[in-house]
Amino acid sequence: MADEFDVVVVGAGPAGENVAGRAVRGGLSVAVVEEELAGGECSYWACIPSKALLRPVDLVAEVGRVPGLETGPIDTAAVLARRDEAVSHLDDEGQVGWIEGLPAEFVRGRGKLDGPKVVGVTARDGSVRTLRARHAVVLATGSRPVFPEVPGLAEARPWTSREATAVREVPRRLVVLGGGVVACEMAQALHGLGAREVTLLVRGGSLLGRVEPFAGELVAESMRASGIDVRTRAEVTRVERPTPGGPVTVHLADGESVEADELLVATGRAPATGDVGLASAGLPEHGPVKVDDSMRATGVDGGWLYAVGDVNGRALLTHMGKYQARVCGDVIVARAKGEPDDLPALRAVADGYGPPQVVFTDPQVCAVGRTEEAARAEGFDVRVVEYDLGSVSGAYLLGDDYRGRAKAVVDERRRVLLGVTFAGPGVAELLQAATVAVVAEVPLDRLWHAVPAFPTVSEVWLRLLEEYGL
Ligand SMILES: Cc1cc2nc3c(=O)[nH]c(=O)nc-3n(C[C@H](O)[C@H](O)[C@H](O)COP(=O)(O)OP(=O)(O)OC[C@H]3O[C@@H](n4cnc5c(N)ncnc54)[C@H](O)[C@@H]3O)c2cc1C
Ligand SMILES: NC(=O)c1ccc[n+]([C@@H]2O[C@H](COP(=O)([O-])OP(=O)(O)OC[C@H]3O[C@@H](n4cnc5c(N)ncnc54)[C@H](O)[C@@H]3O)[C@@H](O)[C@H]2O)c1
Repeated sequence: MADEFDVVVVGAGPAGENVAGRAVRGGLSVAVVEEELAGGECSYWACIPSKALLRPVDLVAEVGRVPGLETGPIDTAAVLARRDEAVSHLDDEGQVGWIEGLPAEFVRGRGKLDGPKVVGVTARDGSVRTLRARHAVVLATGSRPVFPEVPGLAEARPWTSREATAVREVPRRLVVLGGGVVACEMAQALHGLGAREVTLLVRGGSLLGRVEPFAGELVAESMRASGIDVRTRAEVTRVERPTPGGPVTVHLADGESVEADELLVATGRAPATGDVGLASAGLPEHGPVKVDDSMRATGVDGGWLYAVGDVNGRALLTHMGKYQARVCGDVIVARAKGEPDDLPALRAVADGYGPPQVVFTDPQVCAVGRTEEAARAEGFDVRVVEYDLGSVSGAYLLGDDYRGRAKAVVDERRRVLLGVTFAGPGVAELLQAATVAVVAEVPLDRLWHAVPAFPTVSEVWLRLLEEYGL
C-alpha cells in the first residue's frame, strides 16, 4: 500500500532536513527518507568532526604567536573524545527526534525514484515501502568522494574523508593525495594531532585551486614551516600496499616514491546520483541534477522533482545547501497553495555570486564572490586592490609575525565589490561583512562610511578603500 504525503524528501543531510522544516512550516505533510544517519555527511563525517579536530591545532598555533604563553602537547585522546561528542557518537536519535517533532515522518531506508512522484524505500531487511508525493519529491542525497584512476589505488583501500574525520589512531606517517579543502584541512589537523611525517601530493602548482592564488601560497608556506612536506606538480603513477593495513607506497612520475602508514585520498566529490532512479524521471542517470533557481529539476515533465545541496552540484557547502533548501521548501509550499512563487526570497540567486566559504586551515582562508580571474573572464571592468593584513594594528596585536593578505575585486563601472578574499589567522569572522558588501552590491563610496573599530582586524576594510583611492 502506498503512503501519501505532500512532499517526499530523499536524504536527511542538512539540505534535506531544511526542506522538510520549511515545507512543514508552510502546512504541508512531509516524509523524509534516510538510508544512513539523519544529519548527513556534514554532521558525522565532514564539517563537524573536521572542525572539532582542527580547533585545538588552530589554538596551539594562535598561542604560539603570543610571547609569554605556551601550551603543553595536545592530548590527542581528549581531542578525539570531544570529536566523538560533537558527532553524537554516530547516534542520530536527536536529529530523528527533530524531524519527527516538526512533525514529519522519518523513514529509514534507501530511496529510489520509481516514476512520477513515487519513491520506493528499501529498508535494511529488504522490505520495500512505496511513498507517493502529492506535490513534490526532493532529492537531497549529497555527494560521494571520487578516486582518480591510478593503478593499485583502490586495492590499497585508502582513507577517504570519512576515515580521516573518524580517526581513532593518528598514523605516524600520512600521505595525502589532493590539494583542495579536505586535503589541506585534514593534513594540518592530523599533523597537529601527532602524525610526524605528513606529505601532501598536489597535482597542480598550488593549493586551494578555487580561491585567489595568494591564499593557497600562504597556506602552503605555513604548512612547510610546520614541517609538512608539500609537493606540487606531483603525479601519482602507482600505489602499492602488499599487506592490507600495512605500509603503503605511492610512486610518482618523477621516479620518487613516498612510504606511509596511511593514505588519504581527497580528490573531490561527485553528486550522489547513479542509483536514485533518475531515469524514471526522464533524466540522465549520472551527474548533478540540474535545477533552476527555484531548485526545480529542469527537463522533468510536470515539474514535480527538486534537488538541493551537493546533489545539484551548484556549491558543495553546507550553508549553501541549507539556503537552497529554504528556498525550495518555500517554493513548494507556494506552488502547492497556488500562491505567487516568484517573490525575491523564492529564488536561490546567491549561488550565482560565488558562495562564501571558510577554509579552516592556519592561516584561515575565506572568500566570497568572484576571484580576479573569474571576474575578468566574465568581462567585468576589473580593478584589484590588495593589502598586507600584518600591517593592520588589530592583526599585529593578535600575535607576532602575523602573516596575511586581503584582496578585493572591484567592478570599476559600478564601483561595487565583485569578490573579497582574506587569508590570515582568525579571519573567518570577517567573511560575513564581505558577503553583505558583495551581495548587497554596496557602492564603495557608501562602504567608506562603514567605519571599522580600532584596533580590530576589520580595519583592513578601511585600508583596502584607501588603497582604492578613497
Ligand atoms: C571532510 C569534509 C569537511 C567539510 N567541511 C565543511 C565545512 O566546514 N563547511 C561547509 O559548509 N561544508 C563543508 N563540507 C561540505 C559539506 O559536508 C556538504 O556540502 C554537505 O554535507 C552537503 O549537505 P547535503 O545535505 O547536500 O548532503 P549530505 O550531508 O551528504 O547528506 C545526504 C544524505 O542523504 C543520504 N542519502 C543518500 N542517498 C540516499 C538514498 N538513495 N536514500 C536515502 N538516503 C540517501 C545520505 O545517507 C546522507 O545522510 C565538508 C565536506 C567534507 C567531505
Ligand atoms: N571548510 C569547508 O568549507 C570545506 C571543508 C572540506 C570540504 N568542503 C567541500 O567539500 C568539497 C570536496 O572537497 P575536496 O577537497 O575533496 O575537493 P576539491 O574539489 O576542493 O579539491 C580536490 C583536489 O583534488 C585534486 N585532484 C583532483 N583530481 C586529482 C587527481 N586525479 N590526482 C591528484 N589530484 C587530483 C584537485 O586538483 C584539487 O586540489 C569541496 O567542494 C569543498 O567545498 C568544504
